Amino acid sequence: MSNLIVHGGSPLKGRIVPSANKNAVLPILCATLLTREPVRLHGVPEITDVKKILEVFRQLGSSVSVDFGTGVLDLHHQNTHFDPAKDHLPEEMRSSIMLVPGLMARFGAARIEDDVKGCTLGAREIDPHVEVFERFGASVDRAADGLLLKVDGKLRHNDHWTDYASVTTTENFVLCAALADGTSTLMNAASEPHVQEFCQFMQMLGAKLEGLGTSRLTIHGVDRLGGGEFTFAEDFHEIVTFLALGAITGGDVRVKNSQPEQFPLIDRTFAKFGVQIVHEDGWSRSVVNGKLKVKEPFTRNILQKVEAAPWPYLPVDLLPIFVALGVKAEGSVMFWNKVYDGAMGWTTELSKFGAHAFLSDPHRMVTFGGKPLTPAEVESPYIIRVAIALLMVAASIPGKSVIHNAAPVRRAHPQFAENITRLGARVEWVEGD
Ligand SMILES: CC(=O)N[C@H]1[C@@H](OP(=O)(O)OP(=O)(O)OC[C@H]2O[C@@H](n3ccc(=O)[nH]c3=O)[C@H](O)[C@@H]2O)O[C@H](CO)[C@@H](O)[C@@H]1O
Ligand SMILES: C=C(OP(=O)(O)O)C(=O)O
Repeated sequence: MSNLIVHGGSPLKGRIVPSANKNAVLPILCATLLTREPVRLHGVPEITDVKKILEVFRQLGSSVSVDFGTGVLDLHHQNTHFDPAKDHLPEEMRSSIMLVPGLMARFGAARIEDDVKGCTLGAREIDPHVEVFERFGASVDRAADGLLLKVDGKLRHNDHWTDYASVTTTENFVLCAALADGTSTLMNAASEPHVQEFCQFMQMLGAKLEGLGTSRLTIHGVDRLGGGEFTFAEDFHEIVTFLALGAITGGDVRVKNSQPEQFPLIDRTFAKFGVQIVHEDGWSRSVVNGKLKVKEPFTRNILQKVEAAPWPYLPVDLLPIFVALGVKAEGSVMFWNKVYDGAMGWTTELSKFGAHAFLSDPHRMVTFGGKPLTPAEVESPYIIRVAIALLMVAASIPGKSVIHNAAPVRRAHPQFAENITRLGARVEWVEGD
């Protein structure tokens, strides 16, 4: 088990350049399977999920050359082979399911492993994915350790309207449609910044895609996709994490941010905790005047609230970061995760720090912030951003805390401990129980 030891109480200060967004990098890596031309990617982060996908590519005979020091990755799926009976896909990561379209388009077969659930946030449905694959002409059979998919000839174009705006289902629809035999449309498409970045990459490969960033995507299938070069944008999750770490430790952190136009709602959410975000010359910083304090609503009989849902709402993956601010800031806040039914069950861990957080129902938590906090040993669930949130709270409390089972951090945030150490944090990884 990987544990993070945190000696908290030091204000984090300095400048930092965030990495690429895992949730943009992974669908893009999966998309490269659709082309036989070379692809060069810049800014590829050294994270567990990326390494797992690259390992699969190597096993399938693709050419993979990566230098995590420079962030340059060269991929060439020329001599790639796939046997659904022998070749397994990565587990414990959601994006494994986005390897399916490339494999189906190329080999007429693919598999979905039993565990493609990723973070333990509640139900992570696969039915919307299966439905998409079936609409494109796949037959789906249950095997002992997963699902087997088969398709004869080209994928069949279709029009689809999903039950809800799912990030990876939208990406899978686009991946299937890119090489399908006609024009496909998707209604209720997700439009998160990482979905948009993925769609830009698809356009770079030569996909004919319209409606980028909207809830209606139209894709005209083409016979083949090309190669090319692509540079990843900065990850908004990392930007928010570093800004929040600056604010919660009473420091002064400046984060490179080339897309502040994505931030108005995020900035307003920070302001609810007394944190002002300033965007200047391609950098963002968090400013706290005095103490963290919850902004009281004018409406009677309600609490200040933070609601997370599919974009353009506040992204659910940012919610734990704001919960950490909620237990520090004086006042009460209700957090509402409109997407997941199992993402809030870590109030027990917060209480080990002396924090007061109440789980109202599977979707809602209330923090009563500003209580005196003491260092603690806590256990992170298998949820990347919760491990980060527990670390944030620990970093704000003088003394030694331990975050057990913090390895999920490595799924999304490269060199995280090293990066925040450079900002003045005292934190180290220890392997143990
Ligand atoms: C690899 C990747 O990109 N993972 C992200 C992706 O996962 P992923 O694509 O798996 O998430 P989905 O958008 O499909 O949503 C996950 C679950 O939430 C529920 N649901 C979702 C939307 C909705 O409007 N109503 C609803 O009920 C469904 O049960 C669904 O199974 O998007 C999630 C939501 O932003 C993020 O937490 C994950 O980090
Ligand atoms: C929940 C996340 O990832 P995954 O969907 O891969 O579990 C995340 O990136 O926060």
